[in-house]
Amino acid sequence: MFIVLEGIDGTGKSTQTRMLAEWLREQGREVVTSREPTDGPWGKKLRESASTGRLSPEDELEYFLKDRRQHVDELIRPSLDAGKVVILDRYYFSTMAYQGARGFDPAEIRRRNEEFAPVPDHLLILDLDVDSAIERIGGRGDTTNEFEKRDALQKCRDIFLSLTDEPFVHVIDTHGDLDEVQQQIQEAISGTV
Ligand SMILES: Nc1ncnc2c1ncn2[C@@H]1O[C@H](COP(=O)(O)OP(=O)(O)OP(=O)(O)O)[C@@H](O)[C@H]1O
Ligand SMILES: Cc1cn([C@H]2C[C@H](O)[C@@H](COP(=O)(O)O)O2)c(=O)[nH]c1=O
Repeated sequence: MFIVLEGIDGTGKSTQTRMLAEWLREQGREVVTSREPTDGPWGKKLRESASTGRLSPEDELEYFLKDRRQHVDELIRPSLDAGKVVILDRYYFSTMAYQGARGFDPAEIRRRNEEFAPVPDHLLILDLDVDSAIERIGGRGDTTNEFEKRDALQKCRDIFLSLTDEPFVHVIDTHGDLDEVQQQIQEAISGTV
């Protein structure tokens, strides 16, 4: 069972990943959680670039693909093959959204990823309006101005919401409190895990 949580910054992906893992472990499931960018060499370079200066759009896309290839080979496929539940905080849908917002074609990004990356059983898109998301993440040392940040996040949100007409995709409204959001997530996957 492979579950991915996606959404713009501040929608609660990390918090809900932890809560979902805890719920599944209580039911006796063996659960592996992970995130992208990873803590591997490519992921580290990507995280560093948030403070040292953003990479060119082309390099950034290539680094995300390299990071993901390693993640798939070293953690995702082996864990799924061993029968574990894998829960990811971000995956290639983030590349479609964020690198799509930087000018790449989201459909082409998806095609390149699905050449090597398994499609999840459930894609949970945590949705929140951009103003509330910015309020939740606060300043976070971001150097981009408010307008750029809002504009970029709106483009990302639009791309995430364009993914919704497939049966494995669930949009989760995250305007409610943490427990309400977790309840929606559990209902979305119930009967399949
Ligand atoms: N439903 C919610 N209601 C109120 N606050 C929330 C809710 N979900 C998350 N938060 C708060 O918003 C902040 C961001 O949450 P979290 O780190 O889980 O989001 P995220 O989507 O993983 O963010 P990012 O993508 O930027 O890492 C945290 O302070 C968290 O406590
Ligand atoms: C996987 C992935 C991530 N990103 C961006 C999205 C966020 O701004 C950061 C990760 O930050 P987080 O708060 O730790 O989730 O990376 C991206 O642009 N493209 C991707 O494929």
